[in-house]
Amino acid sequence: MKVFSAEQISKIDTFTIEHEPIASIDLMERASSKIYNWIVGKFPSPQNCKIFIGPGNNGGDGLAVARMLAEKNYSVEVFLLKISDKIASDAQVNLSRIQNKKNLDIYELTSIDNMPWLFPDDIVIDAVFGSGLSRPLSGLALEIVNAINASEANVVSIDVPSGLMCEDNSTNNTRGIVQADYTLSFQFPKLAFLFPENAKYVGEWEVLPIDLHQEIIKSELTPYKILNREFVKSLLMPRKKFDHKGTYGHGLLISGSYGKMGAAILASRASLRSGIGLLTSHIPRLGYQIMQTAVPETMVSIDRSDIIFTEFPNLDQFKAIAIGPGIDKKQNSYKAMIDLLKEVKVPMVLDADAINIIGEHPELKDDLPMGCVFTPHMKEFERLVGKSKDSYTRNCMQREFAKEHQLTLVLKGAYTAICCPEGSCYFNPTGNPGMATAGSGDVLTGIILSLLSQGYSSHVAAIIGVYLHGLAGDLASVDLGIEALTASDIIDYLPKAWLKLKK
Ligand SMILES: NC(=O)C1=CN([C@@H]2O[C@H](COP(=O)(O)OP(=O)(O)OC[C@H]3O[C@@H](n4cnc5c(N)ncnc54)[C@H](OP(=O)(O)O)[C@@H]3O)[C@@H](O)[C@H]2O)[C@H](O)CC1
Ligand SMILES: [K+]
Repeated sequence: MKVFSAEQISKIDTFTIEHEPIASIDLMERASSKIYNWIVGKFPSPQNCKIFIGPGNNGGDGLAVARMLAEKNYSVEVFLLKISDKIASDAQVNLSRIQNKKNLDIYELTSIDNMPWLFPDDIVIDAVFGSGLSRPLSGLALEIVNAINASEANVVSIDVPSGLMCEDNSTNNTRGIVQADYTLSFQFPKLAFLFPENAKYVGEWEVLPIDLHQEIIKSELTPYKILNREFVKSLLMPRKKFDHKGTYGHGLLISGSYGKMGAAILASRASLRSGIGLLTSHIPRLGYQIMQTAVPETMVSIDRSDIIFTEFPNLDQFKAIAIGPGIDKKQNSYKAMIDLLKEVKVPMVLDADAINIIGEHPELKDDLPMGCVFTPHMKEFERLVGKSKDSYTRNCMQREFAKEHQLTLVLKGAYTAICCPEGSCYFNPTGNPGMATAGSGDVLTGIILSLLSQGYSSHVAAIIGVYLHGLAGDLASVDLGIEALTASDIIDYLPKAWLKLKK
């Protein structure tokens, strides 16, 4: 699913009006009826609805929803915010349509002193500002938003929580944004919904399709997309009857150190559960028996060091390489990493301390082999790319870094972002808080190594890997819950995740 900017949404809106064609007031009616249906489904017994209306089309939607709810015997109070002399023309039409309606009272809010009391079981509908917000809230709008946030009412925001910019909130006033329980976004999610610091404003969000014109949805370009099963499935390469293990590649996994052999085992097992033909796990000497016992399917290459990574085997036979899970960033490991980066001619995954080493030695960034995939979590990302004060800025830096260094950069978290060398950014919807657990990242590294070894290109391997990893975690959480979930469970549910992905 594409994620468009507010400006693009307005363009798509206009195109739909011209080319469907449909009158703008009728498009507003269609959009509002989707909101109405959702509210009636969520709160089926008529309740008190308090609807706050701004000067633009978002307010127009709120007025149409008010009429529909009143006709359904909900008790509706409409509050018109007096913050502008202008009112959008379709909003004006919808205002005239609610005059003298049964179950519906209209009030003008000229000062915070007229603010109604909001009860815990009220439904507050936030139709103050939508995608046309052009600056942070101030004055009366700000005061009303604060009063809504101070209440315990059920807050439903139409299209976007009022006060939240659709993309860039880096200079916004974070105290002037509605904290919705539910946000009902028309046709597409907004980029801002995917950033962790906005979760408290957006609440649970849903996309309500309003049949905007497919022609422009298809042709309009955006760097941002949210992954879905159909898209990820379309990237899979079929397996053929006469394929053999050589077809699916031989990968090298450099991982483990004293006290961290578990990371090597998790990454190895995940790799083998993701379709790799052959796997060699390069580990420090102390891990030999552990690895041979825990993962009989892998071949083992032993480092001269008992406890850390200091060398690597001949690379000729490997189709892809992963380095990082459980290695340490000791001086000798750093030296071995420099040599490795010089020699590698195949795609490579870098995780954990491999990323930290590059963060500490930035000159290495300019000497990376083609087709690298980096899989940092937030702290590792900051060491590699730099700090940023908010997620939008961080995402811009992520996209820029991927382009500048021609690599795939995966920032792990809720809605893991995968930025590709040509500038696009995919957000992953699978996964759950149960996966925020030790070893989860090692599993992802193993999966991506496996896919690279099978011949998937770097960004495709990252996309499939991230989606599959989250899907396995989701399937595991259905049976096991989220608190008890471990990284081993994610591996154990990879078979089911593959089946579900390919269904
Ligand atoms: N997506 C679709 O296809 C559809 C969307 N619909 C709804 O339309 C809104 C977007 O409507 P729009 O009128 O463009 O924008 P808003 O309702 O958000 O409000 C714009 C007005 O608010 C003023 N404004 C903006 N920021 C502030 C502020 N901080 N303080 C005070 N006033 C502000 C703005 O004034 P300007 O000075 O900036 O010009 C405008 O007057 C979308 O969100 C959906 O809800 C359609 O109904 C269906 C199709
Ligand atoms: K709103």
